[in-house]
Amino acid sequence: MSGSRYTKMSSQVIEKMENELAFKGSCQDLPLSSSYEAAMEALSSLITRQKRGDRTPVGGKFGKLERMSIYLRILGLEEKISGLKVIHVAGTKGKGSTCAFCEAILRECGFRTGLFTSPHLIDVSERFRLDGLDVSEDKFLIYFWDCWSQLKENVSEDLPMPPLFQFLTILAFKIFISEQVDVAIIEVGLGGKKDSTNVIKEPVVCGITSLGLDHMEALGNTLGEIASHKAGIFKPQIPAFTVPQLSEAMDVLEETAGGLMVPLQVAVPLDIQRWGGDTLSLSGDHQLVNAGLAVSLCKCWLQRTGNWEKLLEKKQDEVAAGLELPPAFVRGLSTARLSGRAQIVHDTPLMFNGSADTSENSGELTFYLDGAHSPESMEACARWFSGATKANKTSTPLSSPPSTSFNVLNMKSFWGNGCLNYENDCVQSSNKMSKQILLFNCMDVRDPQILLPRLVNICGSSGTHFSKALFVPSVSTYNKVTSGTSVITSDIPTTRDLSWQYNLQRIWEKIIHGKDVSLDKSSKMDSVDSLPPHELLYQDISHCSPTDRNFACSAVMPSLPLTIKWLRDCVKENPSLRLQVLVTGSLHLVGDVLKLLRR
Ligand SMILES: Nc1ncnc2c1ncn2[C@@H]1O[C@H](COP(=O)(O)OP(=O)(O)OP(=O)(O)O)[C@@H](O)[C@H]1O
Repeated sequence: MSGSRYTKMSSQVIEKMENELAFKGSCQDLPLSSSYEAAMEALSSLITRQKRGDRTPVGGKFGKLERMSIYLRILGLEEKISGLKVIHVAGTKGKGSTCAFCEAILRECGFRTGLFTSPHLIDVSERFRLDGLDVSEDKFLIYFWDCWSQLKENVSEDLPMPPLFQFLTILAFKIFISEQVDVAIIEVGLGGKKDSTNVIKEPVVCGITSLGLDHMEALGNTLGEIASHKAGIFKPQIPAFTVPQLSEAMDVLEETAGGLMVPLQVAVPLDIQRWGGDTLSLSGDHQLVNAGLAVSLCKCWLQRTGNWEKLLEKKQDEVAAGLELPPAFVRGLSTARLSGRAQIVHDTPLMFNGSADTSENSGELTFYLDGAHSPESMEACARWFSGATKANKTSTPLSSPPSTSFNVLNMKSFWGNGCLNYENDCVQSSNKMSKQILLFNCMDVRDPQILLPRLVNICGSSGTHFSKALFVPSVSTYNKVTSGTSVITSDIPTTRDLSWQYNLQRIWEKIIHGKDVSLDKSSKMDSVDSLPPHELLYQDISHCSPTDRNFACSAVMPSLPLTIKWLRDCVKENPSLRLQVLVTGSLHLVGDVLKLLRR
């Protein structure tokens, strides 16, 4: 097998290089207005914000999927989509991770992969991956303006330009078709039945990840209703896989599958003792569930496309008997990446010459980033953070980036028997005092009264207590698509409304103290000058109890750049301090922090 595979790959590589060159040539002809910033402006104009509960169609007389078909027809893509060999994934939690695992596995199997995920954290190009890499700016611009101008020429009152997500979905199809990917892995945006991606008529296989209560304003108030939306991606007789679900959800999935003669199977979570690799590249117990689903989806995809047999050449008997995963699967599961999900970034202070200061002159600052924003994911995030801070070991500094844009720490697994030894090693190897800090924001459509207690309880039950919770507004806004290179300034608009952050703070203090508390001055921000003093972090406030009365375990921070600076100053001032900062509640916040940490 390997001989033919490598011949195939090397000719693919040459072809790819030729294509890249052809692209560079054609991009020189682009008008100035076709710059990346102009594309971001154009995308921003597609953002439609509907009031909560407003179900009126966004525009035009056609239904959403009907419009999607019309747009695709205009672009000459409607027929071609049926040529894509799609893995279509819906679910409440774990879609992005499952898709990332699938992509890495099938790429390791030697296929040209296309991956469409949402949302993006820093730059919109993250949503479109070709062969594991974000689409290049050149390619993005070519395909973007091609779709944009053709659609613009054809819009009318009855057929307005598509809203943002619909346009991005169309663009994904355009890119994957033009780039002739072998497999297109497509993550549903919201729900399933009515999602823009559901124009896919005949995927190779469908997946439904863990179901929970999220986006209820659009999908309904019960797990059953939500499951019904997600099962809307099932297609007659096309195999589907899901993960273990609560019976209320599973019953609906089974019923829908039955009606469409869909063979629906439950994928077993990956057995960490037996999977044949060292660590999964995406951390957290919940990733075992996502990885198990990805394995089933990829195996099914390989079988249905006539490629499974070729993989069995090595270790044939064990793999065939289901005792072992093919080596390419193990490699994929060990290397898949997805920013902002259980990601650890070690922030190394810079010296005057700009190089990383790895001496003992400064304390340690490590960011633990996870964009959890639903109750279930907050629990998963809390479990991961508690385990990861205990297993904390030196990670690679962000100032010396590896081949990918971000620095994902390949942590030793904190599951299984290796865990204790690893923890002990760490404790002995460091004489720094560890403090856990929470950096939190969430959208006002989320319920912090549900999210924050889950975080505190799960962390607390494993002995992790936050010394301080910082509530901060996100920088990015929902009415603008910005490029990854756009600059985040530290300026604070004088008009910034921090009432949501004060609300979060009040809820936090109530959870910690068990009752309403009146907050003292150090936790109120009247201006930048009233940033809390650094010493607040050194005080032992990790066990705030009801008897601590007015002792604020939290602060509202006026801006994110200032918060990062404040944290950096804290560790600079105190070399014996190790700050472990959990950033969560919003993927926007996580993206903003990642952007700021790149310096
Ligand atoms: N199987 C799971 N069960 C519970 N929580 C999970 C699971 N998988 C991921 N999570 C949590 O959800 C967050 C988002 O993960 P991921 O991007 O894989 O899911 P998603 O379905 O694409 O979510 P989103 O819709 O928020 O983008 C993770 O950071 C983690 O906190």
